[in-house]
Amino acid sequence: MDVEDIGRLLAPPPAVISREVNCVESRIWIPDTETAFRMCNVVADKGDELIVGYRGDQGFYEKKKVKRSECQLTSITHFCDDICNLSELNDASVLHSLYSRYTNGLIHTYSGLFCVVVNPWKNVPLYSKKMMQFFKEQSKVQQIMPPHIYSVAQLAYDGIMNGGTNQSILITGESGAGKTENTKKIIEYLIWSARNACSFDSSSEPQLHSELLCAGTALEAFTNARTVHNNNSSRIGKFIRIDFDDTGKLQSAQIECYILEKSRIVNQNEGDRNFHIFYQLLSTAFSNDFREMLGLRADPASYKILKQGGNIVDPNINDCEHGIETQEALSRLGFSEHEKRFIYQIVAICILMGEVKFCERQGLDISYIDGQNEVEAVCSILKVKSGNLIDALTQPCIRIGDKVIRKSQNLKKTLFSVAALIKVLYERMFKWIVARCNSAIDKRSAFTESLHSTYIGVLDMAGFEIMKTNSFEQFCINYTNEKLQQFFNHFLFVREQTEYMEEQLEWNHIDYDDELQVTIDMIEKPIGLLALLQEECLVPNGSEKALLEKLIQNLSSTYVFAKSKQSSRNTSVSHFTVIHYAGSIPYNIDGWVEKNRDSVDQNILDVLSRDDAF
Ligand SMILES: Nc1ncnc2c1ncn2[C@@H]1O[C@H](COP(=O)(O)OP(=O)(O)OP(=O)(O)O)[C@@H](O)[C@H]1O
Repeated sequence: MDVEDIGRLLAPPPAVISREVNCVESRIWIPDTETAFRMCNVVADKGDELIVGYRGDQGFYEKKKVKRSECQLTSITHFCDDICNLSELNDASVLHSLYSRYTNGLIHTYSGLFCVVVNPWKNVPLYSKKMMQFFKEQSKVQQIMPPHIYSVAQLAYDGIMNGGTNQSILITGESGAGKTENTKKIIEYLIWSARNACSFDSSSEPQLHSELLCAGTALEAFTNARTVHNNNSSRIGKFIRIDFDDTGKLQSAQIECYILEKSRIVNQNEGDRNFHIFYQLLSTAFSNDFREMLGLRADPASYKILKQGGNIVDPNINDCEHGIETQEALSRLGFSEHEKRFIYQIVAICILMGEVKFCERQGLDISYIDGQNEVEAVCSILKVKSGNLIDALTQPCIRIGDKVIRKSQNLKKTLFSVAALIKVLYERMFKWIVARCNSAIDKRSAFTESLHSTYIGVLDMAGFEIMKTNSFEQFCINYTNEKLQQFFNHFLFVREQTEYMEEQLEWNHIDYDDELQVTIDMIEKPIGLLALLQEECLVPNGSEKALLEKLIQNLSSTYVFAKSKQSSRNTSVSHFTVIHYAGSIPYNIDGWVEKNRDSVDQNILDVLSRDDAF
């Protein structure tokens, strides 16, 4: 493919534009249950109502009466590179423009300062070294490049090279929209640009390039999982910072992670899987001997914490191939064989701990362990005495006055302690892996003192989610996305509007900030959702029942919060509803207090920090 071919590939088809120009007077959009909007001709004007005509799905010409207020004007242009250039900026025209471009292979469209990318869900010939070269060349000759994720990356690169100021790229969208894929493409482009920037030979730099890509591959195994929306969903937020020197050469990188969805390790929704690493360990990427040494079988369907979602085998996920990639990536990042074994041991402990059976003595608040095999397997890896671990889980020590006594706890509390143990082990292992990855790619201390550097940061957050049952994790993700959307609105619309004012253009002022601020205020205000949750976590015997009452009492006056109405048709229980920018979400409050406390009994931590070395 040469530059001319690439130019043709990215160019909008002009013929359709002229057809639309001729029809604009008589054509309108009406709402449609199947396609969101349908284009029609106005046949008769009856004041508040219009008679419209269109060719129906069966090919017959049909007529219909519609409310004038529900109709939207069609735009003169449909294929513009920037949707801000549509002559009619309404929902239907924007959607139609994106759709028309998408069906012609153009998945990228500018929206003012932003670039909208429609997920193609297939390989498209838009990413290659030649395409990178094309955008690099275009950036030198054209002020506005064709919309593409490489343009966004190139602009950021130009920003550090020409202005010398740090740049950030914010990637936002609902789960499965393509954020992680686009993040990878941006990073690939930046690495490629940095490599092209060095006219002289540098021995350490290519190593940093590959280490950065390996860090992404390795972390994905521990943070990504199959969900009903996306078979490689990031259950974490990541800020990837890449430092460049004055010549545009890659100097260092760093990955910061936020809100790992720990609850997934012990509990998955219907249709979901646990994190990929669990299934990779049980795949043929590892030998049976290695698994046996860890006390594991090769069948994920036989393990409680791996089969809750009921969807263990996904034809689109190759656990074996990815398992090998994860191991290779860890090796290239400098993890020793001993360290890799340590990681898989922790993963095995999580699986085996989920298999330990606990029971309760009837009528008494006493729990006990049923069967020793799994717990012995766990303890032999942890190098702790099984009696100490069982005691910490079923009858932890408590202090009364100056005395320390053991107190039996009921089954519910014991199971909670088991889940907390699994989660804390996984989380600490994961934090250690991130720190080790960063120690491989973060070279700042080596050069910051002597050299001037600027960085490009890429933020890839878990996307907005509406599940069948929405819990605390969905709330945290949706709240974060609400804040990001607010930032987006402020940056795009408020800055644009300010520019119109400064240029004294005729413009009706719109308060964009207000739209989302009501929900954010409801969550953040002094007696808002987060403050009430925090308070409930601090009071002794705080409960979700009391929390729900407080939320309803304090927040029902705002239209963005409401107590849920439970219908008999709805199988999942919802307690309250929040109106977010992307939709109304019913939340289930069960477990919020414990999830927010995120506490681990000190007894368990004491056992884990001991090495009984038997
Ligand atoms: N540019 C692209 N080209 C081809 N396929 C794509 C592209 N972008 C996304 N996809 C497809 O969509 C899937 C979901 O994309 P991705 O994992 O990036 O979504 P996401 O927005 O990060 O979702 P989540 O918030 O759940 O992590 C990918 O696994 C891939 O199959």
